[in-house]
Amino acid sequence: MESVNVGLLGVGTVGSGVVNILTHNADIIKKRLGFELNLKKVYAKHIKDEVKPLLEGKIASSYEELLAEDIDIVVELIGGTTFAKDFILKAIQAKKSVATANKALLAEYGYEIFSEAFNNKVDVGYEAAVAGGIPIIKAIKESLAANHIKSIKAIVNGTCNYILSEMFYKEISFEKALKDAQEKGFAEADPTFDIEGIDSAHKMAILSSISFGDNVKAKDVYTEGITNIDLLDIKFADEFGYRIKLIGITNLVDGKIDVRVHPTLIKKDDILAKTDGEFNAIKVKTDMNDETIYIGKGAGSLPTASAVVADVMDIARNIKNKTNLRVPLMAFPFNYVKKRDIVNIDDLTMSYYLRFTVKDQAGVLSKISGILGEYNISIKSVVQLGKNEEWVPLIVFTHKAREKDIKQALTIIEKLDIIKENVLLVRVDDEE
Ligand SMILES: NC(=O)C1=CN([C@@H]2O[C@H](COP(=O)(O)OP(=O)(O)OC[C@H]3O[C@@H](n4cnc5c(N)ncnc54)[C@H](OP(=O)(O)O)[C@@H]3O)[C@@H](O)[C@H]2O)C=CC1
Ligand SMILES: N[C@@H](CC=O)C(=O)O
Repeated sequence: MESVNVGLLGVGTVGSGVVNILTHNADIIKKRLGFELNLKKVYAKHIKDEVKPLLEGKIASSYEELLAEDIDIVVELIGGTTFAKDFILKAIQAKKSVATANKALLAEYGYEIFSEAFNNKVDVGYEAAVAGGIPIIKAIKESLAANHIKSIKAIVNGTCNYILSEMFYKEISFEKALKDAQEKGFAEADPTFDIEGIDSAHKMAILSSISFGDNVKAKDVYTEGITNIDLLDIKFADEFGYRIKLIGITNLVDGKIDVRVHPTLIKKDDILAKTDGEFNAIKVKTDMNDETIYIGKGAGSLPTASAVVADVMDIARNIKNKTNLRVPLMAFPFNYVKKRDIVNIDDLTMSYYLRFTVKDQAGVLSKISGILGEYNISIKSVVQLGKNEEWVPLIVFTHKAREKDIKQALTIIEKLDIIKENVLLVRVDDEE
C-alpha cells in the first residue's frame, strides 16, 4: 500500500522528537497503520545536530516545499501565532491536514483554523497542545463523548510543576529550577508564558472549549503565575498539610464558565499534589463516568512528539480510508460560537493563604484580623515567623470568604504602615 507523505515545519525540541519517533518506530507505525508514514520534507531555521543524519535528502530550502502536491499531512512545530497561523491556513487551503502542538495559536485562532479546516474537508490534530504526552483531547472528545463534563482540575504546565517540585525537594532557587527546565526543553521559547501562567491559560481555554462546546479564549481565563511563590510559602504549605501547585480549573457555575489558572494549596493526599516534576495531571468529572484522572509527562521532546505522531497516524488513517470522517479529530472543535458568559473570580468563595510582611511589634495581628473581620473574613490559623527583626512574615489561613471581600480588605491592610509590601494571596483547594 502506498505511503502517506508528511512535511514537518520546525525541528526544535518537539520536531526532533517527531523525527526520532518516525525513524525509530517506523516498523510498529507501519504495522499498525498497514502502510508507511513517510517523512518526506522538513523545513526549519535550525535543525538539531542529533537528528541531522536522519534527515538526509529531506531538508527543504523553503517552507513552500511542504505545501507541494505530494505532501498529505503537514506538522507545524515552530510555535507562535503569526507565521505559524499563516502557514497552517495556507496548508489547509492547499487541502492538507495538519497536526500541531501550538496551544497559543489554537487558544487565540482556533475558531478560524477549525472553520477553515471544516470548509476544506481536512483534519487538524492538536493532541500535543494540551498536557504533552497525555491523551487528554482524545479522552474528552472520544472516550467521554457520552458524558456532560462537569469540571476539570489540572496541572497542565510541566515547567511550573518542575520548578515548584525542584524548589520543594531540593530547596533550590526559582531561577535555577527555571534554567534546568529550559535546558531540558520543557519551557516555551519565551518562558514568561510558562511562569506567568499564560501557557496554562492557553491549555485551559482549549480544554474548556472542548468540554463545554463553547469558544473560550485565553483572554477569558483568569490567570496568575508562580513568580511570587517563595520557598517560604512552599515550606509553610507543607507544614499545614498542603503542596503548592499551579492549577487550572474549569467548570460551569450557574450556566457561566468558570475558567482560571492560579497557584493553589492542594492537600498532600490529593493526586494533583503528588504529581511532580514535568508530569501533568488532569482530573475530569462527568455526569455518567464520575471522575477519571490522567497523568503523564506534560512536556519534553519524546512525550510531546508521541502525541503529535499519534495524531498524524489518525489523520493518515482517515486519508487512506477516504472516509473524510473528520469525526475523531474534528468532533467538538472550536466551531462553536461563544454562548456563555465567563464567571468573574471576584464573585467566587474560597479559602485563602495570606502572607503578610509585618512590623515585629505587638498589636499587628489584632489590627489585621480586625480589618478582615469587617469584611466577614475569619481566620482559621495564624503563624508569625522570626523574632527581633524589623520585618517578619505573618501567615494567615482564612475560612471561606468571597474573593471580592478579601481583595477589598487587603487593599486597606496594605496601606497600613505596619505592612511592608503587597500581601501574597494563594487560594486553598478545600474540596472534600
Ligand atoms: N517543548 C515542549 O515540551 C512542548 C512544546 N509544545 C509546543 O510545540 C511547539 C514547538 O515547541 P518546541 O519544539 O519546544 O520549540 P523549539 O523552540 O525547541 O523549536 C521550534 C523550532 O522552530 C524554529 N522556527 C521558529 N520559527 C520558524 C520559522 N518561521 N521557520 C522555520 N523554523 C522556525 C525554531 O528556530 P529558532 O530557534 O532559530 O527560532 C526552532 O528550531 C510550540 O508551539 C510549543 O508551544 C507543546 C507541548 C510541549
Ligand atoms: N512549556 C510547556 C510545554 C508543553 O506544553 C510546559 O512546560 O508544559
